[in-house]
Amino acid sequence: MSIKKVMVIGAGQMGGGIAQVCAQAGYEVYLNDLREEFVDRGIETIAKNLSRSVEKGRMTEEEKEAALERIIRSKDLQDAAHADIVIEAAVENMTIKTDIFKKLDQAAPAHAILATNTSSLPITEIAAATERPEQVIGMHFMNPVPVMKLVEIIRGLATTDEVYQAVEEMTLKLNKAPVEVNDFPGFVSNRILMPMINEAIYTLFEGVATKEAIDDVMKMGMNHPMGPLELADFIGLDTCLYIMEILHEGFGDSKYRPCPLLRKYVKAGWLGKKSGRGFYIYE
Ligand SMILES: CC(=O)CC(=O)SCCNC(=O)CCNC(=O)[C@H](O)C(C)(C)COP(=O)(O)OP(=O)(O)OC[C@H]1O[C@@H](n2cnc3c(N)ncnc32)[C@H](O)[C@@H]1OP(=O)(O)O
Ligand SMILES: NC(=O)C1=CN([C@@H]2O[C@H](COP(=O)(O)OP(=O)(O)OC[C@H]3O[C@@H](n4cnc5c(N)ncnc54)[C@H](OP(=O)(O)O)[C@@H]3O)[C@@H](O)[C@H]2O)C=CC1
Repeated sequence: MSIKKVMVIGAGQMGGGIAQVCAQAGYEVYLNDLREEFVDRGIETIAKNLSRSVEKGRMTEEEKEAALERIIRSKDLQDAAHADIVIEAAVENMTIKTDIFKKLDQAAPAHAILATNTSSLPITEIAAATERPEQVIGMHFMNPVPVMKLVEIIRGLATTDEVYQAVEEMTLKLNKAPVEVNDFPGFVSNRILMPMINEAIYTLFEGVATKEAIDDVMKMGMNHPMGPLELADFIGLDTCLYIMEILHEGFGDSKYRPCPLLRKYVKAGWLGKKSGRGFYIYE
């Protein structure tokens, strides 16, 4: 199956990054969000990233302009009619995602693959909302998308080999490394990463150390590029909480209970870097 046109749902930090790498790889990309200003904000960030690449001599001004021209603004899910693959990167919420997938199933051509960038939700359950579960798959990019090599690829129960291979091929064309994992809550990445972040929040909550000390221990002691609290702010505390809730509910094991401090921050609107405040304050 040949993929030429891509639609990305959600122009936030992940959707924007996914649209950027697809456009750089030569795909035509429809970038969709609920409101026009969100799409504009996403495209602004992409333009900034590409300009930095031009300054660093990694691409020419012409290549940058050509990549930007390949991105088409979309506010309407009906634009899926043009797509060979849709990659959904809206918020981490099953009701929202199944609603989007039902609409995409109606709008997208019969051959189109419906992929989700979900961090933790079961692919099989998202697929069951459509009439084409064999063409639904998890394509889990890492943040920041233009920098991180990994894409976790997750088949739902019904996903065909042909669809898996098409997504694997596309991942390689994006200059990313595909790793196949099974469909269980949090897959591999967040089943391991998020309990570490949650434990770091408990460590702060219980007064074991300051936020700076916790991050320093993990950066200097374990060679992590960011401390866990800084990373939580970077991912988004809302997304971290959603993922912990999905692990907790999906496995029914109390070891995944989200730290009350994480809940409190999310309720306060302290969502991390994207809202200007989380564990740290951002300008
Ligand atoms: C929640 C999930 O479902 C799954 C997830 O994604 S979990 C999150 C996974 N991601 C991580 O763990 C990231 C951990 N952090 C890191 O790897 C690094 O701190 C980092 C790559 C983000 C930044 O690296 P750094 O060396 O500290 O900073 P910096 O020198 O500014 O950046 C390195 C490069 O990344 C680029 N970069 C940094 N942030 C970027 C962003 N948000 N978007 C695009 N490019 C970015 C920089 O431009 C720079 O590029 P050059 O080498 O060409 O100059
Ligand atoms: N943050 C991370 O590190 C990673 C996140 N992910 C996953 O990627 C997805 C997106 O996360 P992220 O980009 O961080 O989140 P953001 O909050 O940055 O962006 C989500 C975007 O989707 C929009 N949106 C919400 N509902 C809809 C809808 N019905 N149709 C179209 N757009 C919609 C939001 O608009 P509005 O602001 O109005 O809600 C927002 O612009 C989540 O599933 C997350 O779990 C995967 C890997 C890493």
